[in-house]
Amino acid sequence: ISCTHKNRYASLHPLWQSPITIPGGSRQSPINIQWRDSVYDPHLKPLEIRYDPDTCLHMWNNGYSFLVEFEDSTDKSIITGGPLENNYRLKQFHFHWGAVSDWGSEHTVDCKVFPAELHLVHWNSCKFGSFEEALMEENGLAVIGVFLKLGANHGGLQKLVDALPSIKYKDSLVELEEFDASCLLPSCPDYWTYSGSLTTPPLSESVTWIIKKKAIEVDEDQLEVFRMLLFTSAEEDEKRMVDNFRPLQPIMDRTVRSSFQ
Ligand SMILES: COc1ccc(C[C@@]2(O)NC(=S)NC2=O)c(OC)c1
Ligand SMILES: [Zn+2]
Repeated sequence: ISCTHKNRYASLHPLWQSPITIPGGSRQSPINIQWRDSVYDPHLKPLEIRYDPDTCLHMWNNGYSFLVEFEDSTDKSIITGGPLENNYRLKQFHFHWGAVSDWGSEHTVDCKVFPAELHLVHWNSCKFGSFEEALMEENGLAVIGVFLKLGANHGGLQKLVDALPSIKYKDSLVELEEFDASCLLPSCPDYWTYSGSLTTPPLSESVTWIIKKKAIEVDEDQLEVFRMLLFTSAEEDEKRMVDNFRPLQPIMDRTVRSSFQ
């Protein structure tokens, strides 16, 4: 099964134009999750999310997405359980989205593409001393992927959307007072999990992916504000920040496990 949607790759950002393969890459992300090929694993524990809103620092435009970063010098905001052997500390979250709502997500489910995808990035604070160290190590990172679908306005996301105009340009930053990232997670505990990678260079194969089965709802106006952001800085010719997703990668010799039957 290969999912093709030529339009969605037509105007990709140079970073993603050619599905960059890394020599010897055997566990690259994103992938299509074929529901019927996923294997229920009864030993998978429920994922535990413990985020402290006070660890929220700021939000900034890094030239390929916008990210909200967290203070990660203690285990104040962590996830544990699920497929994970240790505590993983929340470092940042960011999004991927399309120029239109017909596409935008990185992962797909039975070839279904969503308008956007949220990535909550965590690092293994039991085994490593910092995010930068964990980044290059097997099982160094755990990323929760949440699909965004069109529906009702998302109240928690709106707090971030209201601040996006202030970080329109690359390298602009805005302070955030407390933000509870758990408001961006669906209430359903079900997830898929597989071993993968970062989806932009350095494409490190250090990620335990936890993809939530249920999407969260956002409205078109909120996605339109995402699309007002720029890849470019104030001095450069404006390029709208859209289609910042990597093409699907081959599943190779991997099995996707599900936490549900
Ligand atoms: C040098 O360290 C990096 C570099 C890029 C990203 C971003 C990304 O490639 N990774 C995911 S997940 N989505 C992405 O777009 C990163 O995120 C943890 C860490
Ligand atoms: Zn990402």
